[in-house]
Amino acid sequence: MLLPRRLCSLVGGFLLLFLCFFYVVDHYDYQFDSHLAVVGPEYPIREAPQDRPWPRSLALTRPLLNDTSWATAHLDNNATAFSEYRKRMPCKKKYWRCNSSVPTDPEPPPEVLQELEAVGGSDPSSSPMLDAPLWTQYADRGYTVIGRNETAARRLPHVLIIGAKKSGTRALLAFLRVHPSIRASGPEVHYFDRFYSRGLSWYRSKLPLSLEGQLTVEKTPAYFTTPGVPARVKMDLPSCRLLLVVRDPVTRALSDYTQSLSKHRARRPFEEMAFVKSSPGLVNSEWGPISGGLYARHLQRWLDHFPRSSIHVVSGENLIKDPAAELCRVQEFLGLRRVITEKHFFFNVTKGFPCLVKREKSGRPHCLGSSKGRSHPEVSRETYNILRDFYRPFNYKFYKMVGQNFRW
Ligand SMILES: Nc1ncnc2c1ncn2[C@@H]1O[C@H](COP(=O)(O)OS(=O)(=O)O)[C@@H](OP(=O)(O)O)[C@H]1O
Repeated sequence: MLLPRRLCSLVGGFLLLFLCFFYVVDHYDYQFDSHLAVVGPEYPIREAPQDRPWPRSLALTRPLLNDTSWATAHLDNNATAFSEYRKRMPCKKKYWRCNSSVPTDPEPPPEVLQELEAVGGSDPSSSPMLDAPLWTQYADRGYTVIGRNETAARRLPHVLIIGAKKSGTRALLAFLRVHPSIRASGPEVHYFDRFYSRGLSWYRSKLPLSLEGQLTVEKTPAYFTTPGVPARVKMDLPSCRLLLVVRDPVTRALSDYTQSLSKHRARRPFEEMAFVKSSPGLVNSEWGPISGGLYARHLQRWLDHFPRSSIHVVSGENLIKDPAAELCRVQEFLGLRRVITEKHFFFNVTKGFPCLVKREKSGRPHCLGSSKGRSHPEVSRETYNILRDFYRPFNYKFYKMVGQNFRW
């Protein structure tokens, strides 16, 4: 008798828990309150019919007012901009569906109205679609392209940031994403080094949606140092353009080691790992943080498969000192209009690094996270000098290969 009673209370308890969960999950959700307006140089702001088609339109969107509302602008070639204001409104749910009886706020607040008016303030007729100089104005105001008349698709990368690890690859990607013609995957995909057996359709599924004319960028710094990757990339993405960020290999080694420390992979002191145990002063070139900085060796593997002209080298030091100048060269290499300029950056003194004035999605200032810009463990001057001497011949070889002296 004891067992069934226990069983009953157990089942009853589970049932009660499930009902509570269902009540909470099913109770509240959000719906959007939409407000469509036609604005344009010759139009005052006014209501537009919701079912109006937007021929050859370009849709842009940006969050407003702490991300609870959005402005979407549909620009067409007839000097008209249609703006939609969408607000996230809480609504009561009944069995997974929103109950629309929750009162909504039909009018956008005045500051949003102003924003909508500003959308139509310039003349979209002056130039067609994305190539329009006008587009820059929208990009500068934090708008992102969400659609054109073409279909968005997941396209294989046109550009790969191949490395080098701990040289500023994340910063380069974050900065490039500001460009409206760039679409990039967030996390590192590791297709060519770890997951190649999963096939191209798997790879494609990890890449973002993009429109025709936009460039898809993927960054996995391990590609640079993994043998076999250049041949795979050549086979699958033969006309891909490659971006390589490099930084003083000694600093890079310390940065790499610091990352290992943070992941508890390396607990022994740097010096113990960097030198061959039996011969103090002899650099252990097999150790990852050291071998990762032998740029000439790794680059040669890429040059066996790709012409020099398809590889652009970015200075990691300069990416910190003058990000706009580096981004200018990258945009030129990728054949993009120069959208990313000085005005997109500010120097955050606390972080000690340049940050973005506006992130591509939220339109808010954005610095890289705390895993970027860590302080490195101190090493003795002697260790530093030994490493410097060790890298010197490799560095010179690298300068020759790329035609650029980085003065490390
Ligand atoms: N703007 C900005 N903000 C923060 N950090 C910046 C920036 N520009 C370059 N860096 C340098 O980037 C280093 C990390 O390099 P990666 O992004 O290539 O690292 S990773 O390989 O993806 O883990 C990181 O190395 P650490 O300083 O060792 O953390 C930074 O020095």
